[in-house]
Amino acid sequence: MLQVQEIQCQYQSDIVVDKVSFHVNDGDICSLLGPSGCGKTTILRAIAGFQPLTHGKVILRDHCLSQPGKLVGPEQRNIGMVFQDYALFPHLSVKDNIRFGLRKQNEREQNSAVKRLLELVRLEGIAHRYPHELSGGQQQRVALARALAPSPDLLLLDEPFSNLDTELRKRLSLEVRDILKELRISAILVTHDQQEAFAFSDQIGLLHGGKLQQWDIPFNLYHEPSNRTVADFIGEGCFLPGVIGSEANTVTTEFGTLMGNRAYHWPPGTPVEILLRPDDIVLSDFGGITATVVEKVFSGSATLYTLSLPTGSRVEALLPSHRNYAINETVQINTEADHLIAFSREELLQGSA
Ligand SMILES: Nc1ncnc2c1ncn2[C@@H]1O[C@H](COP(=O)(O)OP(=O)(O)OP(=O)(O)O)[C@@H](O)[C@H]1O
Repeated sequence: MLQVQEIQCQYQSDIVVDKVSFHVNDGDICSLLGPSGCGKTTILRAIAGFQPLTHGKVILRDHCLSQPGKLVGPEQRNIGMVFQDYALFPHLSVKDNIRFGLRKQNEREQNSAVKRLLELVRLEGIAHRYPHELSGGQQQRVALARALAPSPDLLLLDEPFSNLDTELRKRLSLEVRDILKELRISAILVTHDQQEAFAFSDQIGLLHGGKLQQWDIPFNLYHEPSNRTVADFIGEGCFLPGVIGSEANTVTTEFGTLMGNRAYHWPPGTPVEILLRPDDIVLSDFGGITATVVEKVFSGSATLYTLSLPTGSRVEALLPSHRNYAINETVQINTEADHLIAFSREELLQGSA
């Protein structure tokens, strides 16, 4: 439905989006995720038609909307936008803000669409209120209804939940996802919050320094990061040194020889580092190694421990919080990692350069 082909965007001579490609299918909900300044909003603006391209193309339903020298105007794209600051008209009621998105239809059509949209975003009871009489969550629902009113092909959401408190943010993002799925409207969300991206999206694009590092389903981004940058940005975890074992799917580490679910392409003896997520470390009654608690962060049902191994390497472990280990206490641990991701030391050095 949407094809973003090798797009490049520049501010003066600075390339801030560098040959980024991805596509969005009908009904897919996607996120662009990455640290501040990595180019997320610029990509969204390029898709919306506010940002010209210096290379590549944006194609929506087989129509080229942008390429160098060509920029179809934002109002001609049938793409909706929802912003962080809601951008509601303060002098218009909820009903009239939504009606604004329908101004090309006759009055009868407008009335029935407004009624349907008010029901959809659950604001029927407060249709006559003005934006200053609404909570942040309600204002964002009005903004969503207004953007959905003209039945866009695609909805772009630029950090729409970031002004809301954590609980409301979680709830509203799931509500919005349900609404989009019900209407089968494709959407792209820009966020720097990975939990939000995980919960909201079918596909996520991770950006860093203007380059797309990986476009994938949330599970793969976490368990199968394609490079060190992705592994560092997504989730928690530590890198543990090891060497490729005599079998191509094994890595020998301080925990002994671990078996991965793939054959590694390096020869036996190659020094590598493996990514261990906190949920890859488990308590062990028999075997395993003795580790010392050096840090702990309580988060309710679980506690994230930083543990020091006998060689001085560190791993993180997410353990149920009913067992409360003290700093300097020792615990017996082992690994249970199905997705054993290894990076060669060379890749690691490149990633940290
Ligand atoms: N109008 C502008 N003129 C010059 N540089 C800009 C302009 N807008 C953005 N930039 C730069 O382009 C880069 C990408 O910005 P962009 O807003 O796309 O990042 P982002 O990933 O959305 O960041 P954030 O999460 O902080 O909003 C940044 O280095 C930013 O400073």
